Amino acid sequence: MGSNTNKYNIFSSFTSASSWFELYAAFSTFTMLLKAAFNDLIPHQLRSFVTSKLESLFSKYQPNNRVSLKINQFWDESLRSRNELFYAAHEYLPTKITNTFKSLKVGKIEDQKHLELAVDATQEVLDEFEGIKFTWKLDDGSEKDSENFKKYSFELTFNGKHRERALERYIPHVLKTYEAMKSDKRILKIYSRLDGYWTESELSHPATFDSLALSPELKKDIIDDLDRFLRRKELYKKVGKPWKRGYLLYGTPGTGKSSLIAAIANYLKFDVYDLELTSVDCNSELMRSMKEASNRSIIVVEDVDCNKVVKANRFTLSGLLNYMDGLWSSGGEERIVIFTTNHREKIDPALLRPGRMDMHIHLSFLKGKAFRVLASNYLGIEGDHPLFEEIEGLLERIEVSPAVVAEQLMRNEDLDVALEALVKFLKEMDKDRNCNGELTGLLS
Ligand SMILES: Nc1ncnc2c1ncn2[C@@H]1O[C@H](COP(=O)(O)OP(=O)(O)OP(=O)(O)O)[C@@H](O)[C@H]1O
Repeated sequence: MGSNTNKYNIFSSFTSASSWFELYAAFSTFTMLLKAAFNDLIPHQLRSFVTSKLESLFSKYQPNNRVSLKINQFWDESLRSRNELFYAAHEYLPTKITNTFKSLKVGKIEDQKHLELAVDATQEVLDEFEGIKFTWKLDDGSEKDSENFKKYSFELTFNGKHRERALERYIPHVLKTYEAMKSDKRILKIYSRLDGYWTESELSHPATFDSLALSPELKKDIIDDLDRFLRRKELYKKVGKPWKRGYLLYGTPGTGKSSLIAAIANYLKFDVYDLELTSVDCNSELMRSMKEASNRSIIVVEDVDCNKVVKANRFTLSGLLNYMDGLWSSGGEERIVIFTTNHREKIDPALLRPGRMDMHIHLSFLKGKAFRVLASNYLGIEGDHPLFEEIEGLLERIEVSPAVVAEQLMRNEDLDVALEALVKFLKEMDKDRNCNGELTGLLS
């Protein structure tokens, strides 16, 4: 009976350690012979084909399948609504570049000081977060959209069992890092429209609040307003208002409207979208361009008094503001909208109604102590100068823009010569003003 049992149970035939070794030796000899035969008899191409088929067959039965997420550049291709996660990955992944990379995109963009490094489509980028491995791959346009533009996307793959952590922890981490990188980075972007799309270049305007010749009170009001705006995310959310602030800048040419916009961008570290209304053909294009603008940005619409352009294109600036409110009502994203005009009296009254633009900022002629900022910017004078009193007295009487005074100060490198020339120039203006005044008196 015992021999019968042994006959049908092969495992019980090898009960001793030496028997196990015999079996192992026989099995390894067999596999070595099989491998040699496989290598000798089957040609190379056929071998790789068989191997890849076997791999894909077994990968199907792996207990933890890989999951892949597709991150397109635009969430809705037809509207070209920007997918913030794509842009976040675009900035985030170069920080994961290591010296083991075999293929990278490298370049130097005009006007930028540093070299650009970017992920190449042939190179996978591995990132480890909370012990989970994530693999990124760029698809740089194998597909085209209906207008024949390349469709860019990233593919993010990871083990399926980490799906929840990928969505709830990792992706928010990428987005947060991107936001932090944007606020840390010195190089801000300015976007202008070209052929219906935003094109970016470096915002190299050096203006800061320190270099702006404005009355100290106005400067403080603007900075306080910006700080308050940034602090109030929760309040905006609570009252159901989009987290957006609108400023109307008005003043004659050369009083510093563009400089103030640059100073705000540099202060907040926000990119600027310069919306030239003449470059927008229709309402839908205007809406699309608003959707493409990123979070933490300033949308600038200059010369809003040029109403003929706006009317010809069948949209109103008031309508644009309403649309922005609708578009950004739920996003909780910070946006500043700035309208500028040289002629406040000519703009659509609907824009001046309370609640439309949050703050109206008048940029005036150069007055009072604001001149000292220009003297410091252009001549490096930090303290007092014997000619300052006379210059400030003249500035109180005449109307001259900071741009004109700045231009005068740049004419001489020697500061005494420059200031004397400025006194002379301002006195001429004062004389002209008196003559004009007398003439008007005689005529009336
Ligand atoms: N308030 C100011 N403080 C410092 N610099 C100024 C100021 N205003 C003008 N400037 C100087 O004059 C130049 C032109 O000013 P800016 O372009 O900011 O004026 P603007 O009001 O936007 O003019 P425009 O209406 O013609 O566009 C600037 O490059 C800057 O050097």
